Amino acid sequence: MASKTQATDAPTRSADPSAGGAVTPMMAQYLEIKSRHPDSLLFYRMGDFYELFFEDAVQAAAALDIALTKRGKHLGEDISMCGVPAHSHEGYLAQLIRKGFRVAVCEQLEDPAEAKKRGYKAVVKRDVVRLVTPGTLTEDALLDARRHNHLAAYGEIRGEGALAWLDVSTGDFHVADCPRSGLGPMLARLAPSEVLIPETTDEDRALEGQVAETGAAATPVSRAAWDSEGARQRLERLFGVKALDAFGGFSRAQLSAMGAAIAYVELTQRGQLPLVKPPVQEPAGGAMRIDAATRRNLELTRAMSGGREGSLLSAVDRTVTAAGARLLETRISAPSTDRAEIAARLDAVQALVEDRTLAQDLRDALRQAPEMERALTRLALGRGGPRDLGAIRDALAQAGRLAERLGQEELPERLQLARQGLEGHDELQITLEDALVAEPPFLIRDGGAIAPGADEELDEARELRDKGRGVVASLQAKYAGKAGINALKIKHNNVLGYFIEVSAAHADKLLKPPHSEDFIHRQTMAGAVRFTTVELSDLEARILNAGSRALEAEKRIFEALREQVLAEAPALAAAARALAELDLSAGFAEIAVELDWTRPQIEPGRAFVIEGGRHPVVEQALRRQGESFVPNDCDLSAEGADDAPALPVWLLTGPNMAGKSTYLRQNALIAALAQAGAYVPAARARIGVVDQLFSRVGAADDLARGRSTFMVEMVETAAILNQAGPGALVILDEIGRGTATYDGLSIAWATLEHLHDANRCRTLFATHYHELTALADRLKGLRCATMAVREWQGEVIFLHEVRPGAADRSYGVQVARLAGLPPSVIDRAREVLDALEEGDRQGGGKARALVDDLPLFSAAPAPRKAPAPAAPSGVEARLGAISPDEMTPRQALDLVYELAAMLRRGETGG
Ligand SMILES: Nc1ncnc2c1ncn2[C@@H]1O[C@H](COP(=O)(O)OP(=O)(O)OP(=O)(O)O)[C@@H](O)[C@H]1O
Repeated sequence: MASKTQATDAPTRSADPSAGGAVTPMMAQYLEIKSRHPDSLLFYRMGDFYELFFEDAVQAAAALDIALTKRGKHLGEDISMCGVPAHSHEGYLAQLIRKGFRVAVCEQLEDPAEAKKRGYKAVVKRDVVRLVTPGTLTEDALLDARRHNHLAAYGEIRGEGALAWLDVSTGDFHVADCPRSGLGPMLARLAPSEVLIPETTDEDRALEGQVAETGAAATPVSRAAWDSEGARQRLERLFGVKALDAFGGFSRAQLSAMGAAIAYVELTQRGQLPLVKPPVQEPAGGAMRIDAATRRNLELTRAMSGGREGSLLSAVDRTVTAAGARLLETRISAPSTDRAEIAARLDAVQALVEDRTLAQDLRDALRQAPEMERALTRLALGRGGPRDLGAIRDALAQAGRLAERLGQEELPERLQLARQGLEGHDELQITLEDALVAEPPFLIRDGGAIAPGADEELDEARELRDKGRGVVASLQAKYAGKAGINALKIKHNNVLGYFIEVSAAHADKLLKPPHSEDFIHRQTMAGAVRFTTVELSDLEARILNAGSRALEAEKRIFEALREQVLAEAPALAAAARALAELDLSAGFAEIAVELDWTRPQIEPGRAFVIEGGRHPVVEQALRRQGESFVPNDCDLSAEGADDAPALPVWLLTGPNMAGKSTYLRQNALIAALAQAGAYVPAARARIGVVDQLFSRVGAADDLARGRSTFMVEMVETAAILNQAGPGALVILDEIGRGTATYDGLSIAWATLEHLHDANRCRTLFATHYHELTALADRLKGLRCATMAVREWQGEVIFLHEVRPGAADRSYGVQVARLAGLPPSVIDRAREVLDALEEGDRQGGGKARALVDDLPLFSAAPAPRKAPAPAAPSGVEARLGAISPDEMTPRQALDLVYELAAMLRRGETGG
């Protein structure tokens, strides 16, 4: 473990907050501010540090692995303290937020010199300027550039629920109706980092629990913030409109949720509001419904391991901008159910698949377009710097290029819309181009952001300042000559300003006439003595003045530019959106060409016909290893009379490792990709809009929630059987695996019947229970398919081909051998299997008897060949069929005669 490090890389650190036993004025101020923020760690600004005290310090020191110290006393007790340097506090903030803390940032609101004017004991004015919470971050350092950071708010009015979600860092704002039962899937889709819920009494903890399950921080917000009328007014004020109708008709629950979100942002940003875009209302059923378990199973945006790597999202991501990547995640998380919308997206992709030069030109320009949305937000919040203006300048330059390039083409609607968003920013772009240097600094106070020639006053001040430096140098040369001391230097520090320094050996010369008339002694150090002159002081004043005048001028120009940019915020947001849309379309086109994907046909009705389908993630993984993926078809379309179509349920059997799970998933992923607006890995795809996607593929123990594998499996299966409607696509893999064979088989059996008869939706059902194939005789929609394998010299070879029919055996033992189980175990398993199969053929308790009879140690120590199973003799078969306990003595005697007769007839071998 890393050793404890005190975060002390800043120069000065202020004195003790408290001296002695009495409460000092500073401590009184601290305690007062802290009392208003009991739930947050208080970052209390003292000079170059943010200090934390008492319990805050203990928690932060542990979380950040920095040293915990003690300073002064409060009411007789030591005060615990730790601190982080102000200039590098962002990294520490990020760590604390990631660990679930909230932080109140308390700044000095005046210069300490101002406070001193009020008296020796006066305390510098301080107050909290911002609450940092997971859902309200804006700094690049604290955010993942390629992911949205959602703050969600869940409001309920008279039993109706609504969810609002806002990305404070980009201003994207959405709302949708959402009953409580739909909250889990919605949160799973949005993956918000913080969810606001109404503060409740102790009895109602259900909502908090539901949020916690998704891994987001649940923040209870006082009831007052949820009032729908207050919310309406707040929103009207925010958007500067008399009525919200222009943005849509919102229900009271929707208003409540949106209002609470905005109130919370106002609270945490202390009145500095980010640029919130007008709310977009998501129609009910506008997006494919996908619950949390299905998302996990299909690894839509996160792999099982928790990271992005290995997910569908990362496999299909060819975007080159952060905003494009965020849009991609939004689309993959919520594939559309609106055919016109999907078609419009696909038209844009198709245009770029067909015109590769255009696509490459777009991507080249996009690569040079920096992030604009988050830069805008920081500028709006007063947290932006020259670099943010530079980002907007550069992005607009590319927007201009792109608009021009797109102007030469016949374009589908989406690309035309994008072009319109990109046009008309020339004036602002030129203003920024002229005003800023090529690589502007991060902070305006660092100076050097504004280009020479942009402003007369600035140029003048700069000239004097820079000339001043030259004058200092020539003054130094003059003094060195005059005093005859070559080593004489003019230096600068924050305490003395400019001063003349000579070594102690030379000092005497200057302390005596005639030099002592010009050189005024200021300070004697070990080994050096410092002087000044009237001339130097004058020069210093002039230089200093020029420097600060230049900086003031830069600030003034920066402010003016900032205002100009913010005045055009809506148009800039549209341009940012257009860039993201182009990036996404070009990215989808790129992967379609690269991997030979095809445009899916999205139809009315419930077709699901995939020809030559592949798994988008597995295919790429195999490719990297130089192997190829075997494409497979799938047809789940309805058949039969129009009024009572039989929806086929595919029952897929096949050995382990044959590719069942891969096949199941690939069909679900193709549906999700198609409706997200992408091309799909198939030769042809016809899909009737899927409005719900369910997948239950292999269960993992959920010990944290106290549920066993089997329980998780059953809960998820129940959700599917209860919810899947006619437009659903259901993928079930090995239902019932987690329990005893017969229980599992019965549950799988009944589940299959329910899906076929009641849910009547497109279903793919993979199972190990070959017995289920018998249902094909009775369920008219059931079609059996199997993964083809070939046996060769006792080895099993997987062909990865889906074919009609049922698997004859499992090949589990062969697969176990491939996995490297010791040969002795494999041989023994084969014996047991043979015996069990034998017993099965003979029925009843025979199997058990046979297993018990197997010589236990025959397999060890040396591996041996399994004996060929002998067919049962007639006598043995007869014996296997009896149960002695149920026989009368008379029947037993009859049996003995019967067996003896059989032996005489020679029925001893098979
Ligand atoms: N169509 C295919 N073409 C090529 N390789 C494939 C194909 N499908 C699957 N595979 C390979 O086979 C491996 C096993 O596939 P999968 O996990 O889908 O098998 P399974 O039948 O579900 O096995 P189990 O029953 O043990 O879960 C995969 O990791 C993949 O590398």
